[in-house]
Amino acid sequence: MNGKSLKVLFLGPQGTYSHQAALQQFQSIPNVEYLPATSIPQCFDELEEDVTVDYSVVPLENSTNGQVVFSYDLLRDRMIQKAQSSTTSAKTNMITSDIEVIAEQYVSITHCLISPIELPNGVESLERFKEVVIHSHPQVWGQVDGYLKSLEEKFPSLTFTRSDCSSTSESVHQCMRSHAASDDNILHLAIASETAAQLHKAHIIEHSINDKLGNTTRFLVLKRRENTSRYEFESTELPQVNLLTFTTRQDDPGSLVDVLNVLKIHSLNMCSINSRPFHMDENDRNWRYLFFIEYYTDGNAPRNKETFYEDISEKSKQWCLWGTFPRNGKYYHK
Ligand SMILES: O=C(O)C(=O)C[C@]1(C(=O)O)C=C[C@@H](O)C=C1
Repeated sequence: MNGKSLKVLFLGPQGTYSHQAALQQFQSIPNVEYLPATSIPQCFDELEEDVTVDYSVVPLENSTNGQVVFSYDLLRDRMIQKAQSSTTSAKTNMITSDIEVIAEQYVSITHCLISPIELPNGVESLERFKEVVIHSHPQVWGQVDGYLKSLEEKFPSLTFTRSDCSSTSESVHQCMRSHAASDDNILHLAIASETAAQLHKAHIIEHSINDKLGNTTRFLVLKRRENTSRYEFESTELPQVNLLTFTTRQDDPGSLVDVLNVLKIHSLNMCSINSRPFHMDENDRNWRYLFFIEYYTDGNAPRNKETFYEDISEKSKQWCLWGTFPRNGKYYHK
């Protein structure tokens, strides 16, 4: 990389799970500058707008509560914007996005209940308070729902409220600030990682509070398509993953099946399918969906790439290939 440092955006501040994903991705590379963004949209916008930024790391899905809808919708919006500005190639209905996916990362998520003050009896100390405000990133609630319900049942006279923050690490910061400004009857807590608690010098009152063991979040590593200085991956026996989004010719019966059948005809194994609602413009009708599929390719498949893309063009309304990247070995771990 010519001694120049790489600039990598992540959802900050330090100590978020996104930070962890970025460190995992670039740990073997010297001179990496990690730049904290204040929101997931900023992770996309800054990568597109600031040519000095090389990569951005964004959460995509969680093994307990599924899609990180913020990221799905940011990908969707970019495809719809391109479709509206009709930069579609004349011959095909393929859309070329400005950003590209080059890798994936998996981070094991172990949430902790974190307090700005020491609580000598741990969770039992909650009964001293009238109200407990719990701060965290909205994606977290669905991963600790059972735990929070059991807390509410244990302390029926306490009022519990949830407060959304831009990230888990930010939620620890927020709970420290709120604690300093509030009265003694209210306890502010956060849900975040052990690292976030340590960074903010806060106290862990309960460790591993996620409902499911093996809770994991999958992240995508993005770059601008025009930035060709892609660093070399170690070679792997694992398959290549392709992320493709498409819209269907909606009123044709079987239009979704027709697109999926193209994969079957070309012997391509699909490994995920998701959808998000979309509107082409504000007058567009409701209940239209943009599909996200991922499928594997390796040295042998598809045998004829050009025909595969022509078939996708024929069967879908519009489509976009976001990238082809190596499957991360952590995908197979629980
Ligand atoms: O808040 C963080 O720490 C993040 O990196 C974001 C995020 C997410 O959006 O999914 C990452 C992992 C966890 O699932 C919770 C939050």
